[in-house]
Amino acid sequence: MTISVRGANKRYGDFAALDNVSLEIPDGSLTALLGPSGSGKSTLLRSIAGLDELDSGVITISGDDVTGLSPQKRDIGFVFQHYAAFKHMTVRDNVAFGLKIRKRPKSEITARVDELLEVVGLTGFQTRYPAQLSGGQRQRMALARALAVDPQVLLLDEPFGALDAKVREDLRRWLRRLHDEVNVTTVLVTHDQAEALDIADRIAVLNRGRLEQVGSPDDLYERPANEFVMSFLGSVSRLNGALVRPHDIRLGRTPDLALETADPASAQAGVLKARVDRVVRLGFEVRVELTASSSGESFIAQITRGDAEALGLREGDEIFARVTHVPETGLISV
Ligand SMILES: Nc1ncnc2c1ncn2[C@@H]1O[C@H](COP(=O)(O)OP(=O)(O)OP(=O)(O)O)[C@@H](O)[C@H]1O
Repeated sequence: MTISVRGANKRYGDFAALDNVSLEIPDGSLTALLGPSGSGKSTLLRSIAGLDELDSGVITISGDDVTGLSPQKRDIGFVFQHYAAFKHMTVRDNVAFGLKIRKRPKSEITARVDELLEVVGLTGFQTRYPAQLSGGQRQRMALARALAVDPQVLLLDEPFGALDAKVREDLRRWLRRLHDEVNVTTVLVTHDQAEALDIADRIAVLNRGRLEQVGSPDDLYERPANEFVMSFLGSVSRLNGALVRPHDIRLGRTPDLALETADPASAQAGVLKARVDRVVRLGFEVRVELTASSSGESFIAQITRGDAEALGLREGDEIFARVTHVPETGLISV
């Protein structure tokens, strides 16, 4: 079901939580709403759900205007970060809840709940209570509950926010696979760019209530609309009039650093002399913090451990750096 938001505005007093936001969410997509804290992600999601009322603007689902409809009439499954499970109910009863209030036949409920528990990997947990589950298992139960009533749309507000990094990563991979199986149009709120790049097929970047850019992860990475989008997707340094990512810098002991790509931006940045301020090992990679000798600009390069060892980098060393790639929009006036 395609979701369309047109001209959405929402103010709290003088403050614009949503400032003329228009966005198409394609049928069957997994779209991430990405932005810093307070950028309006949850407000947009809650407006799609019907939990917040817009001051102006129109929301349609599959062409039908749902702007004035209550959440119950929108046919939406919703999962929040701090999921409120019914503590006194078993996993089975939690998942069956929506079907029971819709008065579906018992046999249908049992079959559907079993099927969903299998999908979310909780077969065998039917008779447990929420307190007897891990955080990740509880979130999967929440997803099964949201999916039980066959919603047209699944809305997830930081569903893995409270979990530790490893579980988060496992769950998002799992969610991606689940989405590919059930194909329900899904909108996920996150402030974590790695999470958005990892699982979404479309990302909408919000900043101060405005939509900065919407596109595929590749679009955003290769053709960021502006400096905000580029720096929100990962760390960026300003160097010789360009915005440069740490992986797009090559380091060497001599200035004859070959340039493989011919994009004009990287040519403009050229080869420069720099001082090594710090060398930080990050697992398989090494982050090198540098200062350009001529301009005094600080920048960061991220290189492999092998390259770092071959170069024998030490703090205080004078070395050479070459920018190998700058996205089209990464050129700035100095
Ligand atoms: N009920 C409210 N009353 C007043 N201001 C509100 C209300 N709800 C949200 N806001 C404000 O609107 C802005 C957008 O909030 P929203 O929750 O949409 O942001 P968010 O991008 O989801 O942030 P976070 O990642 O921190 O949850 C924030 O500055 C918030 O303080």
